[in-house]
Amino acid sequence: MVDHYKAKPSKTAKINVAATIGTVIAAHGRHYLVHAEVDRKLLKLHCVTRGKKSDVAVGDHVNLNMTSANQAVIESIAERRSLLYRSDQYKSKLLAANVTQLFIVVATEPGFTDDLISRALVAAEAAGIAAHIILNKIDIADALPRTRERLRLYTNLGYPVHEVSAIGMPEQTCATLMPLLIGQSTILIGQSGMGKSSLINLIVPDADIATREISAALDTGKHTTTFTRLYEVENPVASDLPGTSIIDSPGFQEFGLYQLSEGMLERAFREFKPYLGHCKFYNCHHLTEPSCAVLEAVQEGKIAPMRHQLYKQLLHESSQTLY
Ligand SMILES: Nc1nc2c(ncn2[C@@H]2O[C@H](COP(=O)(O)OP(=O)(O)OP(=O)(O)O)[C@@H](O)[C@H]2O)c(=O)[nH]1
Ligand SMILES: [Zn+2]
Repeated sequence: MVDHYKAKPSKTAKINVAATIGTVIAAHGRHYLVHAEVDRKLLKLHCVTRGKKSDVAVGDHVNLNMTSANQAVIESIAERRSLLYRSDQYKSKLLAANVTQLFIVVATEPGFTDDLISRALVAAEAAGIAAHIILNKIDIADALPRTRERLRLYTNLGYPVHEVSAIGMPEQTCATLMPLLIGQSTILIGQSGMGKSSLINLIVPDADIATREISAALDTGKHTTTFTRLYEVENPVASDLPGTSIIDSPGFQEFGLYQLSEGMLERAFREFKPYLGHCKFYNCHHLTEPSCAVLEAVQEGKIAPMRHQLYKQLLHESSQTLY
């Protein structure tokens, strides 16, 4: 999804202010921390937008005007290559911009829910980005066969599943994940306890320090774990590759999809694709209609009932939005 927004040039802007560009690495209310190169030095600038606009997302590339040595105003946002939202019944908020792929972290233990995996996959499809499932804690051998079996549904849909163990096999885990991450902007999401923090600490060794710096700069206080943040990882291979960034987002539960329209939803279930356009009614909702190609595929076992059930639930949710 591509969005474009340009702030009006401010009449009050000083003529000699230094203009620069940067990447938004954290957002807290209408305050943003932006990583920018100023006089060949990488700085973290505390930024605000003009007026009441707050449609800036972590990962946005922004044009800035410096107002002091470590402060700037966001003047405009560069065109986005993707945009992820989190939404509920009442509002839709930007979650992250310019993400190229989504990693869903699950584990052998504790248990994960298919509902949350499928919601994340739908969000990725709707945003036009790739999705990978990272199965962590494979060192817990007893639970591994059962977990693999549960994930087969997603492998069959064509989503890659990568097996790792952040604590049990850190080196192999890095060797598995780094080639997937290089040159990409990856958002990690996962239910609590799956090991997302352990994985991030492995990939970004100074993640904790960076997070403390960000929360101090934005004065987020006790909300340190509830804001989305972006870590820029140095490319170990070649500096001319596009940058590598990792985005850590809070709770999976907040991955509401209320903003998706019916048309977007049916296309976000990739296994529905062969059947779309083959229903008796051209405006079929694939719910209870006669001669519905999607429902027939569910009956024939070609579409997992659990996925169709989630489609129905998401369709219901999208009809409940109050904005
Ligand atoms: N056995 C095993 N335990 C792991 C592994 N990775 C993480 N853990 C443990 O799983 C627990 C949860 O790990 P975290 O990294 O805190 O998980 P999280 O997903 O960030 O969870 P929240 O902080 O609740 O969001 C911790 O006790 C970790 O030590 C692994 O590869 N194997
Ligand atoms: Zn149908």
